[in-house]
Amino acid sequence: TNSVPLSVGDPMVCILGSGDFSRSLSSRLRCCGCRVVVGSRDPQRLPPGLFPEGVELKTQRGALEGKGSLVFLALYPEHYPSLLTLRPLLSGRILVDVSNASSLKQEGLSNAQRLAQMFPCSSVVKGFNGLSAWTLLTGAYDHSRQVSNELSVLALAQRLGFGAVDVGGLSASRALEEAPLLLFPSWRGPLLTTMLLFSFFYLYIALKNVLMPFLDRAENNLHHLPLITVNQALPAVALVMLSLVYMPGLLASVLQLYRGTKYKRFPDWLDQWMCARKQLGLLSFLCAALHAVYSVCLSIRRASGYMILNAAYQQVKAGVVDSWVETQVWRSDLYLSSGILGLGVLCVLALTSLPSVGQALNWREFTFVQSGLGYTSLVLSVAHVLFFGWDFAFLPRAYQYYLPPVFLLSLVLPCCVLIGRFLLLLPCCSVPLNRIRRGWESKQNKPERERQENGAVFGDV
Ligand SMILES: NC(=O)C1=CN([C@@H]2O[C@H](COP(=O)(O)OP(=O)(O)OC[C@H]3O[C@@H](n4cnc5c(N)ncnc54)[C@H](OP(=O)(O)O)[C@@H]3O)[C@@H](O)[C@H]2O)C=CC1
Ligand SMILES: [Cu+2]
Repeated sequence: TNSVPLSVGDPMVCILGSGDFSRSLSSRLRCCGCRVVVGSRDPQRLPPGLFPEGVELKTQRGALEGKGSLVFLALYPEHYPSLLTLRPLLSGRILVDVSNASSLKQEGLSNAQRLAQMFPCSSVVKGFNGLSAWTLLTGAYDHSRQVSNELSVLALAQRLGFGAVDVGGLSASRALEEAPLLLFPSWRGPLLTTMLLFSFFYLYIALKNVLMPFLDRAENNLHHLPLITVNQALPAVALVMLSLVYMPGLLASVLQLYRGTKYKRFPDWLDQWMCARKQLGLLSFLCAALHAVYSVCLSIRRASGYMILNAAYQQVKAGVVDSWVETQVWRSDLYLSSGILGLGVLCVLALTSLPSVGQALNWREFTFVQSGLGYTSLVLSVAHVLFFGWDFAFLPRAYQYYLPPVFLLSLVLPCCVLIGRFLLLLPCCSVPLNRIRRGWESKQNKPERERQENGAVFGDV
């Protein structure tokens, strides 16, 4: 690590503990021109060269005897009580608690709150705990959220190149301590939904296409299981998920219409569902993309080679010269094209859900993309299924190979959503809904508001 020469005016930072976090933090601090003193229970024990050049190694007491108001506690919270003997030296200083929770939903006070109780004469700041030792060492930039409005710690984090955010008092420390333990919290519900839907469709199709033909006619379709069945379940999941993205918005509109106001909270389940739309949409995109890749691979399967050869042989034996069927040609071209277009539009949607892309759009552009393009892709996907199934659904023989129930399920929801959306666009719904959304329903402030927003009404509706 290249160290910056010491100068007297540099801020002095003390770190208690000599573990991984302490080492990484001291390197980073040195690189950014801070003076660092590390306090260890036993500085003699530490091998030379463990800490970067310029970092002073002392006993805990020795480190605290120097100046510097900032003290980082790079210890596990179990060991905080061992610092109680240093209480006089720590009083009046800022203690930065970098610890994380050991498990979720612990009872009682958070680590930082307990520390504050132990050292009532020091001010405790929670922060830096979301950064890994690796981030600190490699110079990667990340956000360090912290609580307690202690400007010197904010300034220090900024000096280290982190975007620091002040999130309030120590009572907010629990959420910060638990944050590194969470495993994709916002993805749990959507992932579970995807998995349940996939299992349902997969099992149903396997039952219908593999097990039933076997029991009925001793037909061996077991080879469908790894690819064909998966590829039939995936589009159904993708369509249902895409409908689930747009359904809560419709329900919310209906609820607002029914209540006649937007100033009432939605029920919790609807709130949570609304918040999961992005994840549901991305998972729908994943299923659709997988379906596309699977479908492209259908023709390179061994089985399809054999099937073409067998069909060709049958055809030669039967003396058929030309087996071109015009309707089948149209059918396949139409369903392929609408499917590809639908996936393309979904791609754009997925891209705009990336925070960096989404932030570059203004609100109107964002809703145009998310709502306008979203419904377009829903229409295209529905067209894809309809074109695909136009003969299957109505011919009794094919009934055994494709499944009207799955076919229907993956169509009923999207069609309901599309019809609902269409109904809400009718003036009898859209006009009152717009009034509600603009907050015009309350009598007292009506004239004032109307004057203010008149200009925008026609452009926006
Ligand atoms: N490592 C990481 O990536 C991150 C760590 N953190 C937090 O930083 C804190 C320290 O983590 P880390 O550096 O990885 O841990 P380490 O185990 O590497 O270091 C802990 C240090 O605590 C001191 N210590 C050990 N046992 C005792 C004891 N019985 N009594 C007093 N002091 C003791 C030791 O220092 P000495 O022997 O010199 O006294 C030791 O070096 C933890 O609270 C952790 O949650 C937060 C974010 C990321
Ligand atoms: Cu398809």
